[in-house]
Amino acid sequence: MANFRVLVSDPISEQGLASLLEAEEVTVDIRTDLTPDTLLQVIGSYDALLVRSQTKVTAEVIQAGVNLRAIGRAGVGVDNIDVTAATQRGVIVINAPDGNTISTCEHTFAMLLSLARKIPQAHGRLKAGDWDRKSFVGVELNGKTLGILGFGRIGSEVAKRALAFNMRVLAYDPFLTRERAEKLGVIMSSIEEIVEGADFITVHTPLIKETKHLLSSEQFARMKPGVRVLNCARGGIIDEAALVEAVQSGKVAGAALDVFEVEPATLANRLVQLDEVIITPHLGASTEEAQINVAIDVGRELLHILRDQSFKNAVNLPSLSDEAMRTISPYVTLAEKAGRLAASLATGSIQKIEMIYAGKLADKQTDPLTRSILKGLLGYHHGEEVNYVNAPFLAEQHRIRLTETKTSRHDLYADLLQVNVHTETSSVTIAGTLIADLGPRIVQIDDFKVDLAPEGTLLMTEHLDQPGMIGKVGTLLGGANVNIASMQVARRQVGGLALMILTVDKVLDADTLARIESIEGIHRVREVTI
Ligand SMILES: NC(=O)c1ccc[n+]([C@@H]2O[C@H](COP(=O)([O-])OP(=O)(O)OC[C@H]3O[C@@H](n4cnc5c(N)ncnc54)[C@H](O)[C@@H]3O)[C@@H](O)[C@H]2O)c1
Ligand SMILES: O=C(O)[C@H](O)COP(=O)(O)O
Repeated sequence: MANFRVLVSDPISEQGLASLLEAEEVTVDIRTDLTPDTLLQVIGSYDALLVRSQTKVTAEVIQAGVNLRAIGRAGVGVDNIDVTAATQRGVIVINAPDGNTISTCEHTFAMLLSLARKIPQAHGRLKAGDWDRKSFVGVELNGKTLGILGFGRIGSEVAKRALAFNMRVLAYDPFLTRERAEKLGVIMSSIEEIVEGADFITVHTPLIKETKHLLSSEQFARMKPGVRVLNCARGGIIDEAALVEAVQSGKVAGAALDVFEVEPATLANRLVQLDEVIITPHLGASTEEAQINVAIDVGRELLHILRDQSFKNAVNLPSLSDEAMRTISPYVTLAEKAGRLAASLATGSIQKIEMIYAGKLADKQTDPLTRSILKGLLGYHHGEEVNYVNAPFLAEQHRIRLTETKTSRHDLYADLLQVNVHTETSSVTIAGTLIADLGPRIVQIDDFKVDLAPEGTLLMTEHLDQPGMIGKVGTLLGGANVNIASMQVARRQVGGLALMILTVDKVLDADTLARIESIEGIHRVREVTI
């Protein structure tokens, strides 16, 4: 049994990780004290790395992780992981997006109420022995407008609670539809409408290029005087320098922050020092429940990856519903084998790969099939280093042009997957389908119609369609003690070029291949194990 080594480098609930800790084939090392340098030194001996938001999984760490298959994030944000570097190396990145939604939403709501009623400030004053009832007059949430930027899992949960507090909720998210907004009782708005119309603004987007400094000086200038802002998502979505100015000028009456541009935040951050700003040290997901939930999710999915079972929540792979996964998975093997077969027949450097999905396949989510075709094709030349994660990246790196065409009808088959590979000197076509009870079948090689189970070692000859050819090859193989498991022959026209495909029980040595190639009338011999 394989022994996988998993490194846990941030505090993650051991109760939640139970399935991983108990798995016979997995050794888990929990080392939450690693410095960046020691992480670099040890990562090479691990198959997987599990982190929260502290560990910085840089390109250097990923490079040093020569055996890494997966990086798991026990939480949502993956901005501490260089996902591009992981993708290039073919390392799967997974997260646990659902487990801390409620905790973070509740934390945001706690911050909203605390901000409105100045609870942390009043608490601090009284703890210092000062019974001050004048300095902490707050505002009600009732009847106020809350603007939510980023209406995903957390944003929409915050909205539900705000509505229960009789707030008017404006929401902006590029993926929010009017129907969903209406169903949830929120007003679909633009960023401008929120900036100009809200009494409270809370951000719940990921930190990406488009959301960096989503709220900056320009937006603060257009806000209502006395607006209050919250960030329990990621430091950097609100421009901290601009927020300091807006608070100091009185434009912003207060801010609640759980996250910071530089963490850990220290007294050097001016926001930490401002009385109007209430702060927590990135505690959104810090509840017992959330920590168990995210650990269960990431532990289970990681185990699936290590066991080569299907898994969800990959950040650098397309996400498919269970239903979509079920319908597409029978074609995955066919796609990979078609790709491998095409690579074995193509000569010269590949310039372009056309992928055509016809019939029923045209309605399906075919991205996993495209990745499988590319894995088969590029893996034929580059071996194990190619996987579903990095195959499209490697194609791009080799400047191979990729096209995908879908056509809902096919004259012969209910569904057909076709790969056309163009090199600078030639083109190869492989097409295949799924046949009930038989499974994946290759039904076309170039313009030869065939019916081939894509498995085992295939010996393919292109030869003149003339008597004796099959016998000569058969005799030669017999002499080399190679058993033939199956055979088929296709031809374009009598006396023209014919294709013979033999499934043989062992890989041929170079000498036997050369002898077959030298048989008169044989134009080309190819052997491939698929
Ligand atoms: N403070 C914490 O401890 C804590 C805990 C959990 C999550 N988070 C952070 O909260 C954020 C949201 O988490 P989630 O689970 O709701 O994620 P989510 O993916 O469900 O929602 C994010 C939403 O932001 C939207 N979005 C993307 N770009 C946008 C843009 N330019 N303008 C407006 N909306 C945009 C997306 O369409 C999506 O609906 C993430 O950054 C996550 O890391 C923080
Ligand atoms: O993105 C997240 O899930 C949160 O920021 C939680 O981060 P944490 O796991 O470090 O608490």
